Amino acid sequence: QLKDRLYKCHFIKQSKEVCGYPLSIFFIVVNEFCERFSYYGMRAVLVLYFKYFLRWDDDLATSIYHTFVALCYLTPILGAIVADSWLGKFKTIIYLSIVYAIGQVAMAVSAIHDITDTDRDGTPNNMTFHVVLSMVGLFLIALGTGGIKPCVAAFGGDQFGDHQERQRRTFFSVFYLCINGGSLLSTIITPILRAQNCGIYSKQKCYSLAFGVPAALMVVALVVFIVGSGMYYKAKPEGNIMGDVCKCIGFAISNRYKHRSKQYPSREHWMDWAEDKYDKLLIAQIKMVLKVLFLYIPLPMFWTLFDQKGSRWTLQATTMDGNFGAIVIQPDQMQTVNPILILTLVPIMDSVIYPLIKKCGLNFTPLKRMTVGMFLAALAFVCAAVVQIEIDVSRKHLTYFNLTQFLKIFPFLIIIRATFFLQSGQLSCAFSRDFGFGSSYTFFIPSTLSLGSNCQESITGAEDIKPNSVHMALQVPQYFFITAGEVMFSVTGLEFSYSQAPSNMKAVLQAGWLLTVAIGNFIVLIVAEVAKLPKQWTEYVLFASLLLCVCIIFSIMAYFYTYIDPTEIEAKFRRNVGDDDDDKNDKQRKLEMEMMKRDLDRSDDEHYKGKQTKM
Ligand SMILES: CC(C)[C@H](NC(=O)[C@H](C)N)C(=O)O
Repeated sequence: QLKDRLYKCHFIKQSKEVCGYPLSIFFIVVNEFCERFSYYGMRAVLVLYFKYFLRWDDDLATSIYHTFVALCYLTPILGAIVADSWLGKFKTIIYLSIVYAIGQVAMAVSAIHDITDTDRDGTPNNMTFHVVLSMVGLFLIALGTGGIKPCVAAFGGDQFGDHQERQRRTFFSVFYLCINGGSLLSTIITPILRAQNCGIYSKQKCYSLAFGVPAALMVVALVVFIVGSGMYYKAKPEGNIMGDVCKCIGFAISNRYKHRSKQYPSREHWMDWAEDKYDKLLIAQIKMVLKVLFLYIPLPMFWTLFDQKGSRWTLQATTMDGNFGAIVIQPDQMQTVNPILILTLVPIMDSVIYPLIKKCGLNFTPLKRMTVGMFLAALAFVCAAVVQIEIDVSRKHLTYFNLTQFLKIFPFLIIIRATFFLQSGQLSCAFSRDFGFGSSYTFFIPSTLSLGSNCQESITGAEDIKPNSVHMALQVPQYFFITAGEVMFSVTGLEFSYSQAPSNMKAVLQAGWLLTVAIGNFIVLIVAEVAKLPKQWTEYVLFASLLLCVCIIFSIMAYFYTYIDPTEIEAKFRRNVGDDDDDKNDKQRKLEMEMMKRDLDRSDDEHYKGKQTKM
C-alpha cells in the first residue's frame, strides 16, 4: 500500500495539468457525458418503443421498463467486485463499455421493422425476433452501464493526489453536471429522431435511429476513454474487499451463535465477535458501513417515485397536449425538464439557498436535506395525481362528432393540418383537415364521390378519440418538485455516502447507494402489480402516501444517527496498533520507505534516459 501511494504521488507529480487539474480527467468527464447521453437517450424512448413498436400494454411496458432500470443499478456491485478484485477499474471500464455498445447496437437493429416485415404493410411479421433481440440488447446495456457506473466516478477521483482535495470536489460537481448535460441533450434529441418516419419498404416511426444515435455515442465514449489511456493513473486492484467484508460478517454471526450460552460475556457490538479472527480496523470499518447501510433501508422508496418520470409520467404526457405555440413537445421530451432544472437548481442551492439557511442559524444537516427531498418527491406525486384527475375528466365523454361541428366547438385545439390525396388512375382530388393533438378520426368517403371535382366538402369525418385538451405544461410543477427533491436527496446522499465511508470501502458504499435505486424500481413493479388500482390518479396518491410514511420513519432514524469522521477513526486504530509493536516496526517501515524511494528514483532516471535516447 505504501509503495502504491508513493508511486501515485510520483505519477501525479509527473502528469500533465491544465489549470491545476490533471489532463486525464477531461477524457473521463467527456466519456461520462457521452455515456449518459447514450443511456438516457435510449431510456427516453424505451417505454414508447414497448408500447407502439412491440405493442405491449401500459402495465407490461412499465414493468419491463422498471425491471431494466433496476437491473442497471444491481450490476454496479458486479462491476465493483470485478474492478477491485480482478481487472482493475481501467480494464473493467473498457471491457464493459464494449458489452454496452453491443447492447445499444442490438436495440437499434431490433427496432428496424423492415427486417421481418415480409408483407410490407409497415408492421413486423415476426414480433418474437424483435422482442428477443431487444431483451438481449437491454440485458447487455444493463450489464455495461451498471458495471462501469461505480468505476468511472471512482477512477476519476483516483486521478487526484491527496493535496488536490478542492479540485477533486470540483471534479465531482462537474461530473454530476456532465451526467445531466448528457441526459438533457439526449432526451431532447432522441424523441425528435423517434418522431421521424423511416424505413425501406414502408415508413414508420424511426425507433432504430433513436436507438442508433445513442449506440454511436457509446462508441464515441469508449474511443475518448481509450485516447486518454496513456495519461491515467491506474491503481492496482486492492483485492476483493467485498469478499473480506462478507467473510468477516459471516464469522461474527457464526461466532456469536457458537457462544450464545450465558457463560460467555456479551460484547458491545455483535461485530465484535469477529475480533477472534479479524483485524480490529476492518471490524471498525464494517461497523461504519453497516451504520450507513441501516440508514439506507427506507431510501428505495424515493427512487420508486423518482424513476416513474420515465414510465408513468411519460405515458401521462401521451394523453396531454404538447403544443407550446412555436414548438410541439413530444411526450418523451417532457423528461428534459428534469436535467434542465438540475443544471439550474444545483448552483442555486449551493450558492444561495444553503448559505442562506446557514445564515439564519439553522443546521441543515445532510440527513435533514434528504428528508426534505423525500417530502418534495411525495408532493410531486400529489401534483401528478391532480393532473391525472384533470386528464380523466377531459377524456370522460368519448362521443362521435361531425368533424366540422367539432372544429367549431374546439377551434383552439387545432394544431396539425394534413392534406390527403385520393387517386384513381389519372383522376385525383385533395382534401385537408386540421387535427388536435392525440386525436383519432375516421373519414367517410361517399361512394358517389367523383374524383377530379373538389372533395373538400363531400368528405365528412368522425372523431374516434378526442384531442388531448390538458396541456403538458401542467406537468411542470410535478417535475419541479421531483427535481428539487432530487437535488436535496440524491446530490446530498452521494456526498454523504462518500464522507461516511471508510477509506477502503468508498466503492462498496457507492454500490450500496446504487442498490437503493434498484430496489426502488422493484417496488414500482410490486406495488403496481399488487395494488392494481383502477384509476391512475389513485396509484399516484398511493405512492405519495407511502413515501410520506417512509419520510417520517427516515427522519426518526436520522435523528439518532451520529456523524463520524472515518479518517479520524481509522487513524486512531492505526495509532493503537502502532503503539503495540512500536520501535521494531517503525524502523522496518522507515527502511522500506527508503528502499522504495530509491527504487522509484532509479526507475525515474531510467524512464528519463529512455526518453532522451528516443529523442
Ligand atoms: C441516478 C443518478 C441520480 C444520476 N441521474 C441524474 O442525475 C438525473 C439525470 N437527474 C445518474 O447518475 O444518472
